[in-house]
Amino acid sequence: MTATPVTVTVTGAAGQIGYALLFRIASGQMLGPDTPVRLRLLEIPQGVKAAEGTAMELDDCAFPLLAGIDITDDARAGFDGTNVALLVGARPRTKGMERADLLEANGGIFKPQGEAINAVAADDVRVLVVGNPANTNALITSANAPDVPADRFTAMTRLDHNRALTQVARRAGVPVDEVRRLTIWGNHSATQYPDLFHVEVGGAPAPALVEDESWLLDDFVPTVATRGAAIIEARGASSAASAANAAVDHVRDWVQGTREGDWTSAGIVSDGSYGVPEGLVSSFPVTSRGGAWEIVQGLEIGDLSRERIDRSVAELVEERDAVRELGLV
Ligand SMILES: NC(=O)c1ccc[n+]([C@@H]2O[C@H](COP(=O)([O-])OP(=O)(O)OC[C@H]3O[C@@H](n4cnc5c(N)ncnc54)[C@H](O)[C@@H]3O)[C@@H](O)[C@H]2O)c1
Ligand SMILES: O=C(O)C[C@H](O)C(=O)O
Repeated sequence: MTATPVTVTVTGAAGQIGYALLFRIASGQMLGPDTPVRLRLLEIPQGVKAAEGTAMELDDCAFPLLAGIDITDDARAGFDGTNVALLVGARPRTKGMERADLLEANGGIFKPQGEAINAVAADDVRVLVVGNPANTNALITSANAPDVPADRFTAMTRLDHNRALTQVARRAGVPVDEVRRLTIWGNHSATQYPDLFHVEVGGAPAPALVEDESWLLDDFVPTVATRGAAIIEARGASSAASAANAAVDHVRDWVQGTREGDWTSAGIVSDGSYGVPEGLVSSFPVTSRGGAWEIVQGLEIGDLSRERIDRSVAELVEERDAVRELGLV
């Protein structure tokens, strides 16, 4: 066991995802069985009492890896020395709210959090933005933390990736573990493009998945892209346990590496690959080695995929332009 615990900050710690996430982190499922963790729970003042309740429950689990818990409503205290920051707390869209209002309201959260990360986080800080609109919130956070390398800021599309894996496994009639090389491109929104053109099933290419265009375009893509709304409709609340699970998967793979012969999907700052404008936070096929994401290069992108990727990227450009106009980036 390493002597120094890793400090993990979770914002929105008293929310639904926070409740599903903190216990997984404290049990070692995110950073591994040999890494002690110190948790920082960052909430707004109204959320602090509930976060204290969650902390009591964490204490009551007697997790051997849990080295301590701090609760705060102050961003600087919350990110002080943090190594991994999970930005979950966000302003949800409410009735009658336009997208620009939503971006502005979230700018009020992610701009100061970016500034605080810039000022006080550890040199090796890695940030995952879960709170929606996740890609553009990650862009705002990164833009307001100019001293932290941009490749440390990511947005979560792992839930979309996992959703797509299950749909493909069902279709192919195989265990989910046999599905590899699937990609989510673009925005974590209904415009995202889950791409099956490079998928392998049981170690072999699976052309049958894309040959049935009506299944692909009328069933698979919309099922994955609108799954969040379907969960809200069924549960009366947005996905929480599956979102927490995806956050654990994302950080685990980032820190510990992706498996050989496979890749995953993550929203990362574009270097211009695949025609995605540099600087946008877009989902790509990625591998991780040595604690850094790398975009999988050289994939052939056909006309159908090109059109779908461009559509989602155009939405990201619109969001970026809107937050630029608001002076948030
Ligand atoms: N990227 C994804 O795949 C994905 C999936 C599911 C949900 N989400 C998003 O995750 C976010 C959280 O979802 P939830 O179900 O936990 O919501 P929730 O409303 O249950 O919890 C959000 C928590 O954030 C807190 N909060 C608000 N502003 C804050 C701030 N400035 N600092 C710290 N905490 C703050 C609130 O007090 C609340 O406790 C939402 O934006 C949701 O849309 C993203
Ligand atoms: O919270 C939402 O709007 C949905 C969420 O992003 C999801 O994909 O489940």
